[in-house]
Amino acid sequence: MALKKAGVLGATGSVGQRFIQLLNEHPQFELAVLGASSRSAGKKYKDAVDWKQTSLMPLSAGEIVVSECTPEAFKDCAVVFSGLDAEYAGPIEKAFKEAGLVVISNAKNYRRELDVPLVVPTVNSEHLAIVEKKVKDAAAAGEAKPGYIVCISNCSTAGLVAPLRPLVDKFGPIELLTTTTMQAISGAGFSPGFPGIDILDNLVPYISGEEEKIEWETKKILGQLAADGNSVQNLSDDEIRVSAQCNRVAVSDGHTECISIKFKNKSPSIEAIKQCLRDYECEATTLKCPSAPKHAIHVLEEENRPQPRLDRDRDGGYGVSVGRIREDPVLDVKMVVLSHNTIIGAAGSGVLIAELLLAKNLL
Ligand SMILES: NC(=O)C1=CN([C@@H]2O[C@H](COP(=O)(O)OP(=O)(O)OC[C@H]3O[C@@H](n4cnc5c(N)ncnc54)[C@H](OP(=O)(O)O)[C@@H]3O)[C@@H](O)[C@H]2O)C=CC1
Ligand SMILES: N[C@@H](CC(=O)OP(=O)(O)O)C(=O)O
Repeated sequence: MALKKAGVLGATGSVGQRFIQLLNEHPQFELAVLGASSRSAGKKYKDAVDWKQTSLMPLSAGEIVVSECTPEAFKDCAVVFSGLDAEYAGPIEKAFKEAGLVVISNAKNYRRELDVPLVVPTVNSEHLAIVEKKVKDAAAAGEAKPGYIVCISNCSTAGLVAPLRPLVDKFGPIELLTTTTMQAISGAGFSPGFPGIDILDNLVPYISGEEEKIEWETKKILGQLAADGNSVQNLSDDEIRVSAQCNRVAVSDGHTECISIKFKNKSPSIEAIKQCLRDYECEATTLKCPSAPKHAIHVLEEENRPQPRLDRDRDGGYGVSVGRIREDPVLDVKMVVLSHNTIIGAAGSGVLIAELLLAKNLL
């Protein structure tokens, strides 16, 4: 199969660099166009970027001349991944969609739009039916394939919902949910980047807007498709109450969350919960998408795991680790969840969504 051309917006940033790493030698996509601000446009990528990944920059990407973020520059791309600063993502992504391009975005700007799926690909890939319907409706009306946006969730939300989805499917609704996060500094981006002096020998118990995003996005991701297939019916505040507390910690990559859950129905046993998480297989794995994790969830039994440095790269960063699953004396059960914030929490989710769209004939 011929490779599909892919573009990356915000290519010089924390998420953009991860996209470039994950798309290097990808079996389905070829990195064709890179975009960033006018500070970077016109320079070779290797001269524009301050590369901070622990693997070397792919040589071919380094030679690409960075473009301005205009639809014209990306017109030959089958898919455009966005790692744009949210301050600028809104109008740029809208212009791309209106030009007929497919945008998979990490930015928060369109996550709450009714007709935009908010997708963690190992959790709620069925929400992509919203864009499938747009494409089919346009074909039925004899119109050109429409542009559309798919949003990736907030990175902490991605880790949180990973174990919730199989638990809700098997044991019914979750009524109450609390999470306390310990988030890596790569989550704060690279321009300018989280100051070392603020995080060394320290912890910062505040991340702007993060708690509200987790509390809201969880309700959309765990919601059902509406009957007309055009949107998602978010869970209501009566159906699930979510409380998040967010902290920045001195970790490079990998968000850790201590979560507690109360089920609406009688609580299942700890062993039943572990088995349910071990048995879970996501659609991307069933469809054999190239980046799909063998196990979307890894249940760890060691009493001191998961740990970010030791566990974030399970299944290439696409797998989420869940450990310390035990009874909660206040709610029903508590556990520790670890997810790679720039892979399953950002760029990796983008790549896996594109693989799903391709498998569903939507690119
Ligand atoms: N880091 C993470 O773990 C996660 C991040 N996100 C979201 O992903 C997006 C990217 O985050 P992150 O990579 O951390 O951010 P960075 O600050 O590291 O990167 C921002 C990117 O946006 C580009 N940019 C800035 N201003 C403009 C402009 N005016 N026009 C075009 N491009 C511009 C920058 O280019 P230049 O170098 O030229 O300035 C850079 O490529 C954000 O919306 C963020 O909220 C979502 C989930 C997780
Ligand atoms: N706020 C996250 C990263 C991020 O940018 O998330 P969002 O795309 O939801 O703003 C973090 O600090 O780790």
